[in-house]
Amino acid sequence: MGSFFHNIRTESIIDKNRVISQAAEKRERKSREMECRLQWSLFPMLTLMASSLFLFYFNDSSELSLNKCSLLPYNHYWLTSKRIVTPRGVISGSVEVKGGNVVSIVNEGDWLKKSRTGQVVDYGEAVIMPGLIDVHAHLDDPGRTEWEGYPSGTKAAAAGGVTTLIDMPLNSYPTTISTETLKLKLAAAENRIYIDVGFWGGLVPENAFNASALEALLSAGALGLKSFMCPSGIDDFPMTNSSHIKEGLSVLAKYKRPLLVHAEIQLDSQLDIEDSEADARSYSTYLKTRPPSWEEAAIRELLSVTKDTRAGGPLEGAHLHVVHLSDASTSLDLLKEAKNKGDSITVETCPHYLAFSAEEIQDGDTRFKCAPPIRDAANKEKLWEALLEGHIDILGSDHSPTTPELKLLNDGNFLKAWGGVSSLQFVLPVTWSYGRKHGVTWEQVATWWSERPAKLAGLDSKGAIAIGNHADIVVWEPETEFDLDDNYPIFIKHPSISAYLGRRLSGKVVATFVRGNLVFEKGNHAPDACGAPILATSKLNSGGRIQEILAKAWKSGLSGVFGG
Ligand SMILES: NC(=O)NC(NC(N)=O)C(=O)[O-]
Ligand SMILES: [Zn+2]
Ligand SMILES: [Zn+2]
Repeated sequence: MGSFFHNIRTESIIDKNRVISQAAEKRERKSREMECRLQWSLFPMLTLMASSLFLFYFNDSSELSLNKCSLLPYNHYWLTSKRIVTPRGVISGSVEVKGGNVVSIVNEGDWLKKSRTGQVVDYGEAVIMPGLIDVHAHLDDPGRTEWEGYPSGTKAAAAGGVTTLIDMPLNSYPTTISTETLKLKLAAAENRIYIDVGFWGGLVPENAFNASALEALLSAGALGLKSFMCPSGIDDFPMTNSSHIKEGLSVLAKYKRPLLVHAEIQLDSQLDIEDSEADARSYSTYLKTRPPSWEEAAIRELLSVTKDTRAGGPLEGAHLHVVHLSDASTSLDLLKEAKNKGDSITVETCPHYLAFSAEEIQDGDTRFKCAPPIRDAANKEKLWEALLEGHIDILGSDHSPTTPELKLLNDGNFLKAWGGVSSLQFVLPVTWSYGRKHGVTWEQVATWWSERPAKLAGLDSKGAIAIGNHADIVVWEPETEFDLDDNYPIFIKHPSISAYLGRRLSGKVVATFVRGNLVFEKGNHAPDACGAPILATSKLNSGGRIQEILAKAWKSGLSGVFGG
């Protein structure tokens, strides 16, 4: 109030100058208006400049952005934990991730001393391990998406800590046996995969003697080939014999890519059981239809070919991988012997052969039907022994789902039901839950599930938490137990057909990172499917192993920044 009167008084005193000052005021007002107008027109421009600076700064260091590929909106961050599985042992410390790659790994002591930029995500006591690489999964896309499909299959994989899977060439329609059909796989995967996905091509009688067709398939990016030595259950994926396999290997040798083989040969005498009066609901009936001698016969035949893969042999450079070994007796002995002699050969088994035994499979419970079959408890123990001693190299899921109808869950006919176990989301907790009883370590889990699978598939920048590698990481709690019941978030398309349903497991997956993107955390997936297709590229006779390229990132705008 006081100032108001004071102003009036002042104005009256300086009245004589009023005209002059009014003119000056007018000029001043005009210039203020001009200034103001200029400021407002500059405002949007300045805002834009400021936000660009903000984005520039924070992209590099840490900050928020709209990235639908990841639940963690940072390009540069540190994952810390007391238990990080690295090729140099388990450390307490931190993994630095930038642009989708691991850029440094530091021990706790050095980490505390270090001055750093970037966000810190502290996982406390949870285990930080390389993401799992599943070299044996059937996602049935395109063509049989009612069985699984890329979206549900890769969501399940992400929820299980699997960061890369290699899709089998059969059960999808058409089967992946040519460049054209590989293109269909790629098209089906576009914007529909939540983790990285590579593709095995199929070796079938139709292409086995056609070297240029096989070369075209490999040149188009198939990471290797897969064939069956018995009927596959899919009419358009016929079985191969050792002549086909030899031909396939000779082409693969040039590319240094593997041949994966389903090693069972149907022996006539065993088929009689299927025609007899035996109870088809009884698991023991099914077990008799596929005895260990089938695996043994196939492996003997394979080894007559793989002897040529030894150094100096005519097939040097070729490699054979026996998928899903179940027989831990003679078949395994033969494989050990061949390895000792220098055959280029690796062997895989699956969690279901290590978790279950024939004795516990109830009559009619066709969820457990797979080929080769799950054998007795003594066989299971021998498989564990072989795995721990290094005679079995790799674990793979052989996730081979179908619909509940084709699994004949109500009928329970083991002879007619679809053969295949559904497991993709559970392979880590299953390996751990059953493995810990055998003294398995996290490092062994990482060797079987990440390091060696990466080598088999030729994925040079995956398979270990190491500087320069893709930040493909699983964070999990080995001590946490959970029930696989109706309350558990299961992402495979048909949970009811999974043999693991109803089990209590330990080893809960907390978070999964694929090339730096947090694709899964605590039951949720990133909104967009930003996994990349993996295609092999290698020059003929280049001498090195396969190089990996990730096809042009689909989400170029975002994943370009976030490690696409
Ligand atoms: N067609 C299949 O997917 N077969 C699979 N089925 C199993 N293993 O029971 C396989 O890998 O052989
Ligand atoms: Zn198979
Ligand atoms: Zn399979």
